[in-house]
Amino acid sequence: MTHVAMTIAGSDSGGGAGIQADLKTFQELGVFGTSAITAVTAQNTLGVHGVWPLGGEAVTAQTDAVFGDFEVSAVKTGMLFSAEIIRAVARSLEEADRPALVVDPVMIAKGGANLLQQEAVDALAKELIPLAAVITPNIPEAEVLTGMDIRSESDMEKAGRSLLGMGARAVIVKGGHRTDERRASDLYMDRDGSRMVLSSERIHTKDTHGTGCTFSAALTAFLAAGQTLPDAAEGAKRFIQAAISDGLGIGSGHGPTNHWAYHRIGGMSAKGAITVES
Ligand SMILES: Nc1ncnc2c1ncn2[C@@H]1O[C@H](COP(=O)(O)OP(=O)(O)OP(=O)(O)O)[C@@H](O)[C@H]1O
Ligand SMILES: Cc1ncc(COP(=O)(O)O)c(N)n1
Repeated sequence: MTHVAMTIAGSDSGGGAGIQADLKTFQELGVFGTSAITAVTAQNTLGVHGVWPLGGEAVTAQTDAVFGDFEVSAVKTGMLFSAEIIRAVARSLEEADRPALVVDPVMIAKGGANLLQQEAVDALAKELIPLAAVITPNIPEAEVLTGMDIRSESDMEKAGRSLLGMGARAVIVKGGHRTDERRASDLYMDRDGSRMVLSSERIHTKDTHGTGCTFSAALTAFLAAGQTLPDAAEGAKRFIQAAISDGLGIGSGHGPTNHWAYHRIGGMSAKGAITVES
């Protein structure tokens, strides 16, 4: 059976993040990838050189075309840029046949470029997050959404609880930005009371462009293929660990991760690098 997944996100001309990272990840994980582009970015490993958002109507036309023809099992959102696009996406998801929704609340690119307008944060919180099966903020995004300072694992847990209160069924607070920690640890929490810490050795590399997109795309692909949320979260952590650990060394800035690595290294050897604690 062919499983169909969809990404609603921005285009990264450099190919390491956004729509391009998502489709590469879907392909590697054996699900058929479809997309709705929200914005075009002129981007490479050195930064974002320009952003051209689409209007809500153009985004709705893409989601209507895909939902009107395919049975989409899981959808992820990435860069949404404006409140107008967020509202268009929320409306089309409400009308669709309830695909599992992964919301990666992308706000700021590594080099500092704004990928979400300040005034759109409220629409993201009120209109999209309540529809999500899982949201995957990094620490700065979780801080913006909750208004909390996050420094420790217990802060991540408090923020996670506050994010669950915003209506998502589960949350993964990603710990990639806690660079003073020896391990890269992400906290998974859901409304049924499950909690786990997905942890891996922290790899010392500058090539981490698109880690967040790739992680959430892998999560979406595993959900599209029918895995449970906790299993999909663990699979996504294995996928990103392999992708970071086997870097490609391309571009002169923050290079992309290696979307081939999970299968090249083999899912099983990536397995040893991950620990899961409840
Ligand atoms: N240096 C690293 N070594 C191992 N895993 C990492 C590293 N950096 C990030 N990760 C993992 O990558 C995934 C994405 O986390 P991160 O917090 O970096 O997301 P993000 O901020 O959305 O991505 P980006 O920094 O690219 O915008 C998480 O599973 C995190 O643990
Ligand atoms: C089009 C686009 N979308 C998202 C990101 C953030 O990337 P990430 O947080 O995965 O590094 C990006 N740089 N460009």
